[in-house]
Amino acid sequence: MAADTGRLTGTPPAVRVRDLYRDFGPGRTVLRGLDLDVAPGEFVALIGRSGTGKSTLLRALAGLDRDVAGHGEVTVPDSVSVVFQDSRLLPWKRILPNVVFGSRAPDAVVRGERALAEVGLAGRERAWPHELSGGEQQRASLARSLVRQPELLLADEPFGALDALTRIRMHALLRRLCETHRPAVLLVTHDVDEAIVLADRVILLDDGVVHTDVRVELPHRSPADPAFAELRAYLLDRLGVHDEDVPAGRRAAA
Ligand SMILES: Nc1ncnc2c1ncn2[C@@H]1O[C@H](COP(=O)(O)OP(=O)(O)OP(=O)(O)O)[C@@H](O)[C@H]1O
Repeated sequence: MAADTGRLTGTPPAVRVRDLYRDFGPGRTVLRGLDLDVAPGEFVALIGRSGTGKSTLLRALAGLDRDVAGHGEVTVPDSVSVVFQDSRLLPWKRILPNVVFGSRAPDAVVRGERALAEVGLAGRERAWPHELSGGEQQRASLARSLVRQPELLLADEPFGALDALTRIRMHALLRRLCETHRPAVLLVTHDVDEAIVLADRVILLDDGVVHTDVRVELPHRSPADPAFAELRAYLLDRLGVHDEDVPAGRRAAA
């Protein structure tokens, strides 16, 4: 089922973070000497209470935070893609140009078309972003990340704005894409079920460090599986959420 993990052994990690600090002024230290390894091809979900620094960590790994403190160590692969909650498609560009935007590969267009087909958007290459649904826009955003052939995919609540049914479809799509392309993945989510359904490992950030680190080893990734429910209860407990705090019917979300 689930077990506390130790350090990864064998192949060098895709992500290596050591003693990372980030503060936003006196008394506002968010990351406090954080250590983290993510193996190549490993899918890690990052959960934690609001304001614990999940996005801060992701931004540091994405190279989007120039002010991250000078001490500590962050090593990531050369090829990193980031997917956010909003698709961040450029509204003045059609979908295919959006997907290949910034790519200097000579076969970028072919790659873009292939990526769009992989996410189920073949035939929508010439659509404008506003002509796509929210779920389709996130698919296009995933296609854009694939074009870069990332060794590391960073995703900050990419499905947070989608309805429940679309989320389930996106989970299946993301799992399929990850099985095909095998990037290391760090997914920030508030949804404990999403974390368990998708990830090889779930880590919980608290007080600026990795507070809990569990490997997901379930026979079935179904919320109906008792082992799934047990892991969910364990993680919710670690988050300080107790069953009576969660409204009936919403027992999946933290
Ligand atoms: N640019 C900034 N300037 C000042 N404070 C910041 C900045 N960015 C983040 N913070 C603070 O750092 C803390 C962590 O923010 P962060 O967005 O990383 O949390 P989070 O865990 O992703 O939260 P949530 O789950 O609510 O999205 C928060 O208290 C936030 O106010």
